[in-house]
Amino acid sequence: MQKIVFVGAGAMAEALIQGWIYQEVAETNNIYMSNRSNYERLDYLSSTYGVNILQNKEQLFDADLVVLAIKPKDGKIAMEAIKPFIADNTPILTVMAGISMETVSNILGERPIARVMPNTSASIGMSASGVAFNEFVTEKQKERFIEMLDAIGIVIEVDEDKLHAVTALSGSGPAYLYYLVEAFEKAGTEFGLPKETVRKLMVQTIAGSAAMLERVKEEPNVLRRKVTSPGGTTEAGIQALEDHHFNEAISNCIKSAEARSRELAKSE
Ligand SMILES: NC(=O)C1=CN([C@@H]2O[C@H](COP(=O)(O)OP(=O)(O)OC[C@H]3O[C@@H](n4cnc5c(N)ncnc54)[C@H](OP(=O)(O)O)[C@@H]3O)[C@@H](O)[C@H]2O)C=CC1
Ligand SMILES: O=C(O)[C@@H]1CCC=N1
Repeated sequence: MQKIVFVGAGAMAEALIQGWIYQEVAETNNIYMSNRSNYERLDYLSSTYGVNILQNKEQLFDADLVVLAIKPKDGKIAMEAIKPFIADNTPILTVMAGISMETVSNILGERPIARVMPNTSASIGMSASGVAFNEFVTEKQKERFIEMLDAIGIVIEVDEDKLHAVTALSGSGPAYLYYLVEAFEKAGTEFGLPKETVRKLMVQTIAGSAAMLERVKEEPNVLRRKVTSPGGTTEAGIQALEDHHFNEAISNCIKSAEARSRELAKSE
C-alpha cells in the first residue's frame, strides 16, 4: 500500500483519511500527518485513526503520494518548506481551493499533480469531487487517483479552470445545505416543534428529494410541480421565496464563491 504524507491536518485532511481508511483505500500505518504547529491536533488524529505523525521532513522522501491540505493562504510557505525533502517524481494531490497546478509546479517542480475539489462528506464516503490532472500524470496514476476518489464518493474529471465553479457548487455546497437546515430548524421550532423533530423531518426530506433526483430521472422543475398543488401550501411557500429573490440569492451565492476561488488563485 502507498505511503501517503499529508501536509495539513485540518477538517479536509481528516475527512479524506476517514474516508480512505474506512473504504480501505489506504492503510493507517502508511498515512503520515503533518501540520504547522498544532501538535494536540496530530495526537488526536493519531489516537483516533491510528495514523502516524510525521516526525521529520526527511520522511517525505519515500512518500508515494503527498497530499496538500493547507489553506490557500498558507500554500506557498508550506510548499517551500517541503521542497528540499520531496523526491523529484513524487505525485501530489492538492485540495487547495483556487491554487493552480502551475502554482504548485512553480514551487515543487514539474511532477504528476492531481488537483481535487472534494467536500467534507468524504468522511462518510459521500463526497462530490471534481478533479483535474496535469500532463505529467500517467494513465496508471490517473486510475489510482480516480480509485482513491471513487472510494470516498463520486468524482468527475473537469478542465482545471472549471474547478473554481466546482469549488463554489460542491466544495462549499455542504455548508449552504447546513445553513438551509439551520433556517428550517429556526422556522420549525417557532411553531413549537422540537428541534430534533424538525431535524429528522428535514434530513429525510432532503435525502428523499436527492434520491428522487438520482432515481426518478426527472427534471427538478417537474418534480417540484408534482409537489405544488394549485393554490396550495407549496405555492404559497414558493411565492414567498420568489418575493425574497431566492433564485437571485442562490445565483449570487455561487458567483461570490466562484469569484473568491479566482481571487485565491490570483493571491498566490
Ligand atoms: N473544509 C472543506 O470543506 C474543504 C476544504 N478544502 C480545502 O482544503 C484545504 C484545507 O482546508 P481545511 O481543512 O478546511 O482547513 P483547516 O484550517 O481545517 O486546516 C488547515 C491545516 O493546514 C495546516 N497548515 C497551515 N500552514 C501550514 C504549513 N505551513 N505547513 C503545514 N501545515 C500547515 C494547519 O496546521 P495548524 O493547525 O498547525 O496551523 C491545519 O492543519 C484548503 O485549501 C481548502 O480550500 C477543499 C474542499 C473542502
Ligand atoms: O471554504 C473554503 O474555502 C473551502 C473550499 C471549499 C469548502 N471549503
